[in-house]
Parts: sequence; structure tokens; C-alpha cells
Amino acid sequence: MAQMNFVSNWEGVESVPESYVWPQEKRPGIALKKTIPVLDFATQDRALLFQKILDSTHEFGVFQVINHGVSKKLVEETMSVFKEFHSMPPQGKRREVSKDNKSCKVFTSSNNYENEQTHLWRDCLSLTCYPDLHQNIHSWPQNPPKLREVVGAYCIAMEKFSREIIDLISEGLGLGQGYFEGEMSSYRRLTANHYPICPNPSLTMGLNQHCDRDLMTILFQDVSGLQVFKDGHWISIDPIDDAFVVNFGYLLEVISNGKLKAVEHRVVTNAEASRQSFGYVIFPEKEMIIEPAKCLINEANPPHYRSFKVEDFNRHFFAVSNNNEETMKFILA
Ligand SMILES: O=C(O)CCC(=O)C(=O)O
Ligand SMILES: [Fe+2]
Repeated sequence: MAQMNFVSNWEGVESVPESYVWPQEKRPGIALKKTIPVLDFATQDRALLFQKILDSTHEFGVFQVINHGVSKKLVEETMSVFKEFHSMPPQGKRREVSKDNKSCKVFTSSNNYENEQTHLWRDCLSLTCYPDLHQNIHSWPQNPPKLREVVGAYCIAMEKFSREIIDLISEGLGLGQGYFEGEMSSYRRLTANHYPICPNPSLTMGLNQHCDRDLMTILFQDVSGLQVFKDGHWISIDPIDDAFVVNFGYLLEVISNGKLKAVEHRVVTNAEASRQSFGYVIFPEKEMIIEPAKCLINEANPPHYRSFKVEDFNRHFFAVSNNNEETMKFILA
């Protein structure tokens, strides 16, 4: 099966195959190095934290968090178990994930491998964690043997941490405590990306330019490679010790009526080191209606976005292959 052509299993590959060479204009160029603000979640001043979220996302499209309450040991164990999964032989990975298993997917490049023009230099294991962690966990890989236990614990820790960010945002925007309760934020996945060493990073992409389809993504990364597109420049978001990177997706941009914005980002590859990242992504259930929160709309603040069902948005997003311009046409009023 073509989609099982995992790059992680190309031990010692010496050149980039033709189908992985991106057109000149889409290849990685220069990225700026800047100091990205780091928010200390041990701070009790919630108004200040929210202001820092606004400032950092306004300038860089993302913010970083330390003292988040997720144990460093658990993050390291999660990193290590995902690394082990991606290094298994192709048939081992295939055995762990059946095609009709919606809670657990493994793929190379994107989930549109068969139709895409150029492939991405990455493999991905995507696991559904909520709404029902205990049920989903039974569909996750049984190998490596520690995966279910470690990743299950990681998901529980992330549920707590993400709740804190959601509450902070809900409060800061003035939406009240209950806005994101229940089905508004109950669908969560963990996507474990592996970007192997690449013989020629100037020709390839780990992930091409996109904004996330969700409410919010909370990412952990071990090696540089993530870049955001702000004010006409690519900016490198380099990892710092024990910190998560948070970015907003289209759906939170709509709900906040543009006060919080989705940011375009991409991943470049590396000739010296392989890279691992895992993103905890938060979605509303697919039958939910998304629109600018009513309490943010008045005569002086008209809605900038329209109202739509999540599943209709998803269909459109995939139909336009996550092209930002086309997606904006769908969500803008
Ligand atoms: O690997 C990364 O740093 C980013 C991953 C990402 O953007 C995504 O999965 O949507
Ligand atoms: Fe993304």
C-alpha cells in the first residue's frame, strides 16, 4: 500500500525522491529568529495572563507556556513511546492500526497521500482521546507495550491543562465559564508527528503552510522546525525546555469574532536530527453550530464571520485542501 511508505523506515536514504521535491515557491526559505514570549502559568494574575496571550498571538500567532502542571517525566515518556512506535517496521505499525479504526490512524505525509501532488517528509500517528478516553484507548496500538498507559496518562494531564487555557480565554473574552462546556470542546485528538532526518531539507517540507481546523492546538516539540507566517515573514518557533506552544484554529477565530486569530504555520525538515512533535487538538462535536459569540456582537461590533455547522466547515476545508484563502471565503460574513 502506497500510504504505508513510511519515511521513518527509509534508513540512510541519500537523496530526496522526486515525489517529495516541492515546487520552488513552496520550499522553505529564510526564517527569522525572534524571542517568543513565554507565559508562566504559575502566575495567579489571570487578567495579566490573558493580556499576554493577546499580545503574543497578535505579534507571533502563538504563545508558549511553562509551569503548566504536566509533569516533565510524563512528557518525556510520551515522546519516547511515540519515537519507539515510529521506529517499528512498517508491517508492525500496520498491524497495530486497522483501516476501519477511527480512533487510531497511522499515515505518512498527509491523510490525502493518494491524491496529493507532492508528499510531506513526515509520518503521523493520530489517536482520538475524548469524548470517551477509556473506550478509545482500547483501539490504540498495543505496541510499544507502554503506549496505552503512558499516552492515556498524558491525555488526562492535557485535559486538565487545556481546561485551564480554555477557562482563561473564555473569561478573558467575556464569554463566561460555560461557553466551551460539553460538546463545544469535547472532541480531542493527539497527533504524534515524526519528521525523520532528511538528506536535503531545502527541497522538502515536513508540513506545508496551513492553519489548524480546530479551536486550539497545544503542541510539544523536541527539535526546531516549526515556523509561523506573520506580517509577511516566516518566524522560527524554537523549542524551549519544558514548554508547550499554543496556537488557535479557525473555529476560535470565528467564535472570538477575530479577536483571536488562527495563524498559518509549517514545518521544515532537518539534515542533522529527526524531529518529534505531538499536538493535542481540541474540536467541537461535528453537529455544533459555530458563530461569533453573541455577547461580543453589538452595533459597534458587527459579526465578521458567518454561522456554520462544524461538519460543513470540515467538508469545505478538505475540499479546498486546507487552502487558507478559500477557507477564509467560507468563514467570513
Ligand atoms: O509538528 C509541528 O510542529 C506542527 C504540527 C502541525 O502543525 C499540525 O499537526 O497541524
Ligand atoms: Fe498545524
